[in-house]
Formats: sequence, C-alpha cells, structure tokens
Amino acid sequence: MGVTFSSLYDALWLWRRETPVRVLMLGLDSAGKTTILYRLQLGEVITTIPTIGFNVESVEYKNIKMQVWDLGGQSSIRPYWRCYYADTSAIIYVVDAADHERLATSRAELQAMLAEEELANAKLLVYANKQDLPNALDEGQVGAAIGLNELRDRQWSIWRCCAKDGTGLTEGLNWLVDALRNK
Ligand SMILES: Nc1nc2c(ncn2[C@@H]2O[C@H](COP(=O)(O)OP(=O)(O)OP(=O)(O)O)[C@@H](O)[C@H]2O)c(=O)[nH]1
Ligand SMILES: [Mg+2]
Repeated sequence: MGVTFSSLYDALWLWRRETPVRVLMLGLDSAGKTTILYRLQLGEVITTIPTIGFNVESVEYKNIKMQVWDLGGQSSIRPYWRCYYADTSAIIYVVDAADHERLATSRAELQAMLAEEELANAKLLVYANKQDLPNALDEGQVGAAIGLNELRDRQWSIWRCCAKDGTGLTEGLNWLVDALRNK
C-alpha cells in the first residue's frame, strides 16, 4: 500500500494548483469585456472590434491560473452563452456604467444567466466599467440597477473600474482570487 492519504492530498493539491479555473466574461455588447481581458493579460489597452464568437486567454494572478473566456455580447449571440456554462468557477460580468438605457437589459441577461443550474456555484464579480465617462453610475447604483442585492445563495462583489486606464481592475480581481481560493 504505497499510496498514503498525504500523497493523495499532495496530488490533489498539485492538480488543483495546476488546473486553470474556468472563468466566463459576460455582459452586453460594448460593455468593455475584450478591453478588460487584454488589460488583464497584457497590461495594455488594445483596439477592439465587436467580438463574434469568443476570445480565450490564460491569466495568472496571485498564483491562481485562470482560463478566461470572453464571449461576444451582441443580442444575436447571447443565446450561445449557455454553451459555455459547464465547469465554470466564476463569472466576470461587465456593465457599461454610463449606458443608463440598457441597464434593464443588462439586469435581465444577468438574472437569466444566474438562474441556470450549471452556474449555481459560480462566484460573481461585476465590473461597473467606463468610470471615466461623466455620466457613469457608481458601483452602488449599478449594483442596485442590476439586482445584486436581491441575489440569494451567491458569492458576489461589484467594483467600479475603467478598462481604458486600468483603474479598479486589480481590486476586483483580488476579491475574485480570494473567493476562488476559499471555495
Ligand atoms: N471610455 C471608455 N471606453 C471604454 C472603456 N472600456 C472599453 N471601452 C470602449 O468600449 C468599446 C467596446 O469595448 P469592447 O471591449 O470591445 O466591448 P465588448 O464588451 O468586448 O463588446 P462585444 O465584443 O461586442 O461584446 C471600445 O470602443 C472600447 O475602447 C472604458 O473604461 N472607458
Ligand atoms: Mg468583445
């Protein structure tokens, strides 16, 4: 009997450390998802075009390896989000905090997604993006508009950010990696 509990534990620990956690980045079109993804991965702003399909990148932060899937948010492709839900540990939901007119749509898409059984255990990090715009709502206002306070049985947090200059992105990510580590 060469296998001990401790070597099994070590193998499990190593496996968990080496296997990237699956993170989905979702939100309406033009919310800033692709800009955030490449800010996190490359540390710089890239020029984006609307995503048709997805981008997937590896992001490592504080020793947590994440495979981040950035899905296109146009209304015609939102129905395909569900194809990516299986085995997802976390959702990064991006809201354009200056797009007041579409907050109700953003809320409806978020709430429909969270009702899916496959995402029952996924942590939820919300970015209230585009804080550089003069009419941007703060994180409390965006959170209320998309119904975060009414969520039950969900670990969530919302952070204001500006993907253009990177402000606030790290703060949100700190919360997420802590939540993933303590799962
Ligand atoms: N002012 C401002 N513009 C931003 C910010 N973040 C992203 N943008 C701009 O918003 C537009 C859309 O950004 P994307 O990152 O392509 O948006 P997306 O969520 O990936 O959109 P889809 O791929 O269509 O789902 C681009 O012109 C970005 O430069 C921000 O913090 N402030
Ligand atoms: Mg995109």
